[in-house]
Amino acid sequence: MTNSIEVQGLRKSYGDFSLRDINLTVPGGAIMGLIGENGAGKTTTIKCILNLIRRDEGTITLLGHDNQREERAAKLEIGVVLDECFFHDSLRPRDIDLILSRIYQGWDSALYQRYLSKFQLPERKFVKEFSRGMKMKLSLAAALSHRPKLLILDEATSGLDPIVRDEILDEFLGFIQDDDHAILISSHITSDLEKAADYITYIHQGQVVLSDAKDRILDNYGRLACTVAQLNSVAPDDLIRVRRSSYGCEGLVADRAAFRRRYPELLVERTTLEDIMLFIAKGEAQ
Ligand SMILES: Nc1ncnc2c1ncn2[C@@H]1O[C@H](COP(=O)(O)OP(=O)(O)OP(=O)(O)O)[C@@H](O)[C@H]1O
Repeated sequence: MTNSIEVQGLRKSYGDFSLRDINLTVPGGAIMGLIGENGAGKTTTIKCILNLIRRDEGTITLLGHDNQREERAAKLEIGVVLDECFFHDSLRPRDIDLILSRIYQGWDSALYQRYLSKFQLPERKFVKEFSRGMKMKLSLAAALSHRPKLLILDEATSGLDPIVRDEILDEFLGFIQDDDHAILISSHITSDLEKAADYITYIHQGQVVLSDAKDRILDNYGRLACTVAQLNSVAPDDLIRVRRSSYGCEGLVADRAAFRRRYPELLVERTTLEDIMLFIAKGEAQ
């Protein structure tokens, strides 16, 4: 089966910042979560994928279409939600229905109405009167109603309350039940991605530092909590990063089971995506 997104050797330079050798594959039926600190390059990657900015190097295929040469064909099958609402303040959900039905051949007005009522969005209220959560739900309703095969979302759930985020995550899980469908979503809310994503790609300072199945990451990585003396007894190659504080030391371990076999006296626990990010961004080599 064709992968939904294939990014190979992507490079983009902005003077003082460069995205280097980004490789990323999103298979059908999967959610890929893109994580990284502020300014790491997530939006730049997404903009290159959507061909909103010119890349310097690399190839990008969306649903089997080259994203530059076959941009129109690719975009007809993609729903996009960015962190800002795309619709003008003076529009109402019913106006958006009319406008988008003229743009998208596959626009499904009945499906759009179902999303409006599911998300409790008033049809006759103007976008300017919507809260942030309502705008996000409206963007998502519109993105889903032309029946795309691929959803690309950049920080689409930031600033939303946990109830709304949970509803939206449920919608995503429903969407990818079809093996032809896939989602790429960037988010700072790593706990949401721990719930919903199948794969995680972590971009740090313009480079991919980790890209794997979420379960493999969470099943294998571990956090060592120990004293300075215990830390000194561990071979440097067995810890990816360490953090030292007045309370003790911590280390990030890539293979928890192997580490436990090698150091049975040390305590290694499961870790979280947030912790892995903190170790990689703020930790140091042993
Ligand atoms: N148009 C531009 N011109 C110059 N530099 C830019 C431009 N757009 C982005 N950058 C730079 O590229 C880098 C990556 O920005 P990007 O928006 O991709 O990060 P991000 O990971 O999405 O961050 P955030 O989580 O804060 O949204 C930053 O250093 C930013 O200043």
